[in-house]
Amino acid sequence: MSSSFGTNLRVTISGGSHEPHIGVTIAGLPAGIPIDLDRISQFLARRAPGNSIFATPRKEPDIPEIISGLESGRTTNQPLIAIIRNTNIRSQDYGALRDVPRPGHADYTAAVKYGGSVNMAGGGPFSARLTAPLCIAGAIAIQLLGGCGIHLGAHIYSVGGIQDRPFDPVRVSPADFALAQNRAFPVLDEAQGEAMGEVIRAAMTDGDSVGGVVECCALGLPAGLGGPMYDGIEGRLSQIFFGIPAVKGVEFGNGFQCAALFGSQNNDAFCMEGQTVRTVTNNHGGILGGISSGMPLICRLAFKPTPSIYREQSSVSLSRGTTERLQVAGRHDPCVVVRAVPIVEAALGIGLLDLFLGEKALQQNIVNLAN
Ligand SMILES: Cc1cc2nc3c(=O)[nH]c(=O)nc-3n(C[C@H](O)[C@H](O)[C@H](O)COP(=O)(O)O)c2cc1C
Ligand SMILES: C=C(O[C@@H]1CC(C(=O)O)=C[C@@H](OP(=O)(O)O)[C@H]1O)C(=O)O
Repeated sequence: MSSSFGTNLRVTISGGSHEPHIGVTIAGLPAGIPIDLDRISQFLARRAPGNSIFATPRKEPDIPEIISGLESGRTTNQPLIAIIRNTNIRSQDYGALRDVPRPGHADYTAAVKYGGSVNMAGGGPFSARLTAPLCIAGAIAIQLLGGCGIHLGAHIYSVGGIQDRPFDPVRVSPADFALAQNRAFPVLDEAQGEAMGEVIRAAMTDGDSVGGVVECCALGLPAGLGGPMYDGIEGRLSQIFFGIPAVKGVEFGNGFQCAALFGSQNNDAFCMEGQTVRTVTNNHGGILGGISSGMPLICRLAFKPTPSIYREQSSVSLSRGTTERLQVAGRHDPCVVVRAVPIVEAALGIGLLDLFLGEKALQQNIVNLAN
């Protein structure tokens, strides 16, 4: 089971939701870079469970402990290792699921692949709990990128078909990011957020869950990052995005909508803005041929409805080979996109820093942060 990704910045996630702790090892950070620990904690708080009626009631303080790779607030040459202790475990909720798997979760496929050799309580290594250490790495990556003039943000784009105001693909600004980041329900249009909240409430009342889409954006990327084929930004980022539990679709720019357009509608005309080449529209989402164009990078991630729902469902007993009725217990998010917004920002930040560190001409920008 591999839980490592990245080329120049190698990130490894460890632990499980019902084990003593979860953690992250980040290799490849240049030495001497100052890291703001308060900003890591603030970032983790945006993802933490148990903080709203729209979140799983499992309360966790999610305090990061950096145990290696940081001295006097600056990175060393060793990998940075951090852990978060799990303090609120209720494994009894999961006992019956070993034999009768939840539809939509990983219980069945994990049983086929690993038998009893993985602790699946709480979803084990498949749990969204492992996005907490991902957010530690993301918060660090976002700090480094910010020092190089690259800013990113995300918001809930839709829930159950109710849409937020999208980012303007040409004129999106860091102020839009701040707007969503400062709200407990991270949308740009509060009225649409209220309507989304009603949809989630209704699903909860029905013992159900609901899916949604998160939109994210990066600003300030220089043109020329990435490469063709397997070095392409879309592929590199998608690998990280699909590592987020419940992500079932990723689109860049106008995404699937481009398939309904003519070339004359879809092509983004080039123009000059002072000395800089830009495009008038941004259907390409800031990526052409896998390489950044210098326009805002825009992408959207579709999250399925939370698989653990409180309505009775049909399943099977893996030991008896019989059809069974299943009543899921435990503490679950009614709609995962509400907490997924910082997770998507983290994944985007790590992916972009990994790409950035691979460009010889740009590496020096990061190294300069040590001074
Ligand atoms: C922020 C977040 C919170 C989640 N919370 C839950 C949860 O409370 N209960 C649950 O069954 N699934 C939850 N999930 C989704 C499952 O972890 C995921 O569906 C499962 O691991 C199967 O993986 P897959 O959906 O990618 O196939 C959550 C996902 C995210 C991103
Ligand atoms: C704890 C978190 O979310 C968990 C994600 C999750 C899942 O199946 O993904 C299932 C639930 O786990 P438990 O039954 O242990 O409460 C959620 O609470 C977290 O994100 O930190």
